[in-house]
Amino acid sequence: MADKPTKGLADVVAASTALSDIDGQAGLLFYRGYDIHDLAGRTTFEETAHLLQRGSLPNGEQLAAYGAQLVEGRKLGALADANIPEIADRQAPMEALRTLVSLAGADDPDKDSNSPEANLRKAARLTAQQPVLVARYHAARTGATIPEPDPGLSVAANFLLQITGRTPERREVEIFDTCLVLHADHTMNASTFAARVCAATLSDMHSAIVAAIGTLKGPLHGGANEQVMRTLEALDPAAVAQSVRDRLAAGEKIMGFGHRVYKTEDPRATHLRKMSQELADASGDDKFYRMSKEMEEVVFETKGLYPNVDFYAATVYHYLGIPTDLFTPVFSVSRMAGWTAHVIEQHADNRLIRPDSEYIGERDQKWKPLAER
Ligand SMILES: CC(=O)SCCNC(=O)CCNC(=O)[C@H](O)C(C)(C)COP(=O)(O)OP(=O)(O)OC[C@H]1O[C@@H](n2cnc3c(N)ncnc32)[C@H](O)[C@@H]1OP(=O)(O)O
Ligand SMILES: O=C([O-])CC(=O)C(=O)O
Repeated sequence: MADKPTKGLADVVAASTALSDIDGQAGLLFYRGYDIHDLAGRTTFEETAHLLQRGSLPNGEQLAAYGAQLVEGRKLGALADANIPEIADRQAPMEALRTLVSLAGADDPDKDSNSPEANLRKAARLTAQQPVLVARYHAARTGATIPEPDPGLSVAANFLLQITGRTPERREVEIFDTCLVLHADHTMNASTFAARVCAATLSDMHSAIVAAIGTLKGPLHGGANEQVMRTLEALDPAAVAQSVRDRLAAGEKIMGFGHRVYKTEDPRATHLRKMSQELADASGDDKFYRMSKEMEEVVFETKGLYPNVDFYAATVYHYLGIPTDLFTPVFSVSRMAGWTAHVIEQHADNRLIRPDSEYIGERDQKWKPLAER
């Protein structure tokens, strides 16, 4: 007889990892032992992806070699490239990304190998290609002509260039790069767990990433950042507090608040709040930042809940000129660093992930032929 399940696997330790660690009581997050507060604003997304996928913060030579691999990896394969227009016509952004990454798997020169070397190459290609896929998808649906990826630009700068069509300001690039670093990995979150379950059957890297993208999409996980912006846009700025109280009283969840692990401030939200305020001030229209602050106060007073990573990410992306329905794809661009590292880690010390279940259905049913049912 199986034990009672823990609903939602809360507090169940499902894997060992050397990639990231959280102290939910103290509000701390570490990537391979580095405090997120030391990395944010000081380490680039490329360095962070190297840290996660390859085990160390790179020296200059290693960073140049990894950077060259990313620049090379931005080139799309023929199948993904050819299908972007039709997918852009028929699928919403996260669905499209799931399909396009699957097609990129068919294009990948290492598609038939799960070797550690092939996985490292695939991880770099996926990290490099995904932002280009998002930008090309957006261009296809809007009819815009976008600049080719610029080999001299970082992942963050290139993405902003391709999405907005203008050369981003230095500070905008720094802020977006910090967002990518902040979202890069987060222990056994739902999408990472999905990736590891898939990888543990000895399936391939692209299959695991497709599972992760489908899991990130939901509004209880990465999809919350888009919902935060939709909530801000729907609220009357003069009645934020009352509307939020009414929604909470009606039992509604307010997207961007609460967390399974953090019982205090999410350390990533501390940085995102500051960057949201900075961009709001610079934009000359701080309406959405002020509304966010008011929501934060009311949700805390009423429910004792803190904002999670998705809450202030929404206004940061908004002020950077990123379309609202691309917020979750942006999360995916960043989390690719962590997902791919988890697949590599899972394959390096694998055992099939297959938990038990508690049976709650009928027993002792008596079979009858069709005519008697
Ligand atoms: C990148 C990320 O994935 S961060 C999370 C992004 N998701 C969101 O922002 C969606 C909104 N938040 C939530 O739904 C939840 O807080 C989750 C999914 C993040 C965590 O879920 P769980 O750990 O399963 O907590 P659960 O949903 O059971 O909530 C516990 C209690 O707090 C309440 N609660 C939790 N989050 C919220 C919220 N955002 N708004 C209102 N109430 C909330 C629940 O209603 C529940 O109350 P009850 O005990 O009276 O029924
Ligand atoms: O850890 C979680 O459950 C969700 C989260 O914050 C993340 O994936 O960044």
